[in-house]
Amino acid sequence: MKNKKELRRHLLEVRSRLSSAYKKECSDIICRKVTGHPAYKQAKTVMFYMPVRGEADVLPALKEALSSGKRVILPKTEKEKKSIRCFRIRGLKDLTEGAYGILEPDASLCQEIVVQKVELVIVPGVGFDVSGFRLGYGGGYYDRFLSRHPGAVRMGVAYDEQIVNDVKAEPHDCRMDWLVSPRKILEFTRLKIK
Ligand SMILES: Nc1nc2c(c(=O)[nH]1)N(C=O)[C@@H](CNc1ccc(C(=O)N[C@@H](CCC(=O)O)C(=O)O)cc1)CN2
Ligand SMILES: Nc1ncnc2c1ncn2[C@@H]1O[C@H](COP(=O)(O)OP(=O)(O)OP(=O)(O)O)[C@@H](O)[C@H]1O
Repeated sequence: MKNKKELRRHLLEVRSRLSSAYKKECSDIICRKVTGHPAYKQAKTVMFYMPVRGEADVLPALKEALSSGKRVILPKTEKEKKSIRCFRIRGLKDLTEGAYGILEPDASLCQEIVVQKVELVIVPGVGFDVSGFRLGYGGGYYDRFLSRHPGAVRMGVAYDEQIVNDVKAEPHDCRMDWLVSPRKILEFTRLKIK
């Protein structure tokens, strides 16, 4: 039995062994599934992430969202507060390198938006389990963010190799509404607060 830390290390190791060609092929399938999904089609305001370290590359979907006129939101990581702020980007030129080397909205160029406006959040992860729980890098950023915004639809995206039976979720760990991988689209029912 692996604990959370061991599982995180294991899943990062598994991901690091996937070839670039395989990851690209999988990412393209994931993007097509996201942009074809009713939750995406209905949403006018979608929060993406800027992929790092071999995470599923959602840039094709982000670009589709920009060109189809959706409001595209990206997180800005506030390391001191361990929190995420949301900014709208108009194009990839609005980005600058932020905490952990992740590209994020340049606050001097972008408008901060009230998070309640975000209808759909595309959520990255180190791993997900078949019940919709997520394992991240261990900062608790998305858990804190999503727990404050129960109204947004949460769509985890991952390679099939990142999906396991059990990520040892704790009470604070957030659950997805959808999990999209090249082979699967899983839906989870959650008790909607409010
Ligand atoms: N692409 C992407 N953007 C994202 C996240 C993510 O998981 N992926 N986040 C999701 O939360 C937030 C940033 N959170 C992060 C938290 C920790 C680390 C990280 O590299 N942690 C180190 C430990 C370093 C430390 O403890 O200071 C590590 O894993 O080695 C990266 C991002 C917001 N933006
Ligand atoms: N809603 C919350 N409120 C307060 N603290 C939280 C909340 N969610 C998580 N935390 C704290 O954050 C820390 C990291 O949590 P966890 O290991 O679940 O992160 P993670 O989901 O892997 O990381 P990330 O979301 O940054 O990718 C834990 O110590 C936890 O207590």
